[in-house]
Amino acid sequence: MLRGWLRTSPASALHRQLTDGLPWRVHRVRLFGREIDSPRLSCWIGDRGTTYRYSGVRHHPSAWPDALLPIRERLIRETGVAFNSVLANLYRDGRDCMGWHSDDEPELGAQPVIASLSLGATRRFVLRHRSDPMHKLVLELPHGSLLVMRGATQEDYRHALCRTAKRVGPRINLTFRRIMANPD
Ligand SMILES: O=C(O)CCC(=O)C(=O)O
Ligand SMILES: [Fe+2]
Repeated sequence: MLRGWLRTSPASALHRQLTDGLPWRVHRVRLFGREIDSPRLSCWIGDRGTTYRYSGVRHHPSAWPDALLPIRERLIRETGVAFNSVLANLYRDGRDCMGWHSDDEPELGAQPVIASLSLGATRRFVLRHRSDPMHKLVLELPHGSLLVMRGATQEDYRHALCRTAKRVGPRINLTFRRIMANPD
């Protein structure tokens, strides 16, 4: 995890721009065969054709906001991965969270690289090995930090963004992804 990948003031400006500027929605997710509202707001952004099926529901992408273009360019330069999409999540307070999952949808291909930028309140992110749950990594992801998941991370680990009873402000997380193939 890279602390201060974005300095405080550009990170705060981006947090504000995205809070006001993205078409945030409550996405429906499928859980044990039932469709429920996910406990957060989300927005799927991408190049044309990057339709993404997430928790069984298909999402067509919104266009890239100008504020994200230089971030995407920098990430492509630094990782060598041609990211073509980003899932933005807005955790309004400590009750908003994301349950255990892997980012292993087939359209991401084998061993995807996922670059996760955090803005706003520091929240706890946990990675837990699938076959050895004692093997886990607990990270507090601060404002402006970047976490890059690569290699067998999605195959071997699941991850979650924990709920907290603490009073925390809003947090935005951007997970940059590369969609390899259209599911259509
Ligand atoms: O909010 C986070 O840090 C994690 C988000 C995540 O795991 C995802 O979008 O797939
Ligand atoms: Fe994830």
